[in-house]
Amino acid sequence: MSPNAIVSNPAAVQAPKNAYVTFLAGNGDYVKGVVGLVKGLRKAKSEYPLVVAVLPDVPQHHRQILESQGCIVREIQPVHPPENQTQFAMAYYVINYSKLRIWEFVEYDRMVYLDGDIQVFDNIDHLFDLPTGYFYAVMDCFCEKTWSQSPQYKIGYCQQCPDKVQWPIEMGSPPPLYFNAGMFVFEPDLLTYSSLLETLKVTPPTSFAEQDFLNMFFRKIYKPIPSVYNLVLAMLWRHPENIDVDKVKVVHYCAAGSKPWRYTGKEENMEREDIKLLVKKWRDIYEDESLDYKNVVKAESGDLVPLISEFSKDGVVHADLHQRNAPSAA
Ligand SMILES: O=c1ccn([C@@H]2O[C@H](COP(=O)(O)OP(=O)(O)O)[C@@H](O)[C@H]2O)c(=O)[nH]1
Ligand SMILES: OC[C@H]1O[C@H](O[C@@H]2[C@@H](O)[C@H](O)[C@@H](O)[C@H](O)[C@@H]2O)[C@H](O)[C@@H](O)[C@H]1O
Ligand SMILES: [Mn+2]
Repeated sequence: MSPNAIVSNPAAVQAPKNAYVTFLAGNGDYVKGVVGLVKGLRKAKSEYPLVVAVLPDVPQHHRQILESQGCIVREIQPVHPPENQTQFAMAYYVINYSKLRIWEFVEYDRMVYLDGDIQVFDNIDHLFDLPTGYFYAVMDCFCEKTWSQSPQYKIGYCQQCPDKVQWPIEMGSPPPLYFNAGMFVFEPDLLTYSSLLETLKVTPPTSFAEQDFLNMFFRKIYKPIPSVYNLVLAMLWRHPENIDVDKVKVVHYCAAGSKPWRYTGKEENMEREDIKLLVKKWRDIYEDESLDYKNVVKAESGDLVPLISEFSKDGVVHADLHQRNAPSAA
């Protein structure tokens, strides 16, 4: 719609502004996950950008790599749960409370959040057309030992197969449907954002940190969407009857040892053929230079030079800035 159409017809409604968003912390190798993700979205011909919410500890060089791959890099400040109570959450997950900052990105009407260890193999832009006013995400599984402290795990109950082990009457009503917070469809909003942060101040952390918190906060408007939009890998060996791998659009490499950029195949379940195939699918995209947005980065001199990023043994991106026939400034 041409801009003057809006002037001449004030009632004209602007198309909603949509974007994918992910979260990056630290100076480690998750930046590879985000590079893989943006290239996967490009291969799936998504029409929306990928915003990367970076904590201050993400180094400039990693931000440059992401920008050279067409990402929109936004710095956020960390979010800490109530002081001196973080021992209740698994230490590894406390960092994830900072994901809550993305509700502040109100320049967008709708966003799809994706963890950096997720890959999108088919176009999912249609998720932006889901009815507004709800929180959409895929149901999680309680069967991995990461859940061993939970009442569900202790009695062998999982929402993926609620009839297998019935929730005992003496334990009250079964837990409400619970989503995996590695992928969700949401609407950035400042009132929601301030309510999230205010509620967090009085909410003691629990095992799965921000995932538990988001499930509690959005429990009234949570709507499950099919697992094809977030295949939590453990489903392959825990609930294969619920999965049709050929129909899967989004894969979440959250099982221990499954991060494709540092996969060794040594951990439990990692020697499975379906896991090896999914890791290869991720790597094929990551290494496909035809999917690079601009394979150039700014060298210290300020010139744009080709970026040659390669898998390295130590699991960190080595961007060797070769002065090969440097392209004209892009
Ligand atoms: O050192 C880290 C740990 C986590 N993350 C981000 O936080 C998300 C959630 O962590 P993770 O995916 O490891 O949790 P899981 O889904 O495996 O439980 C990651 O996908 C990244 O986007 C990160 O950038 N650096
Ligand atoms: O901070 C809590 C995290 O909780 C979730 O990961 C879990 C969950 O999937 C469990 O069901 C698995 O057993 C476990 O391996 C995995 O780490 C989200 O993927 C992640 O983004 C983040 O919110
Ligand atoms: Mn994840």
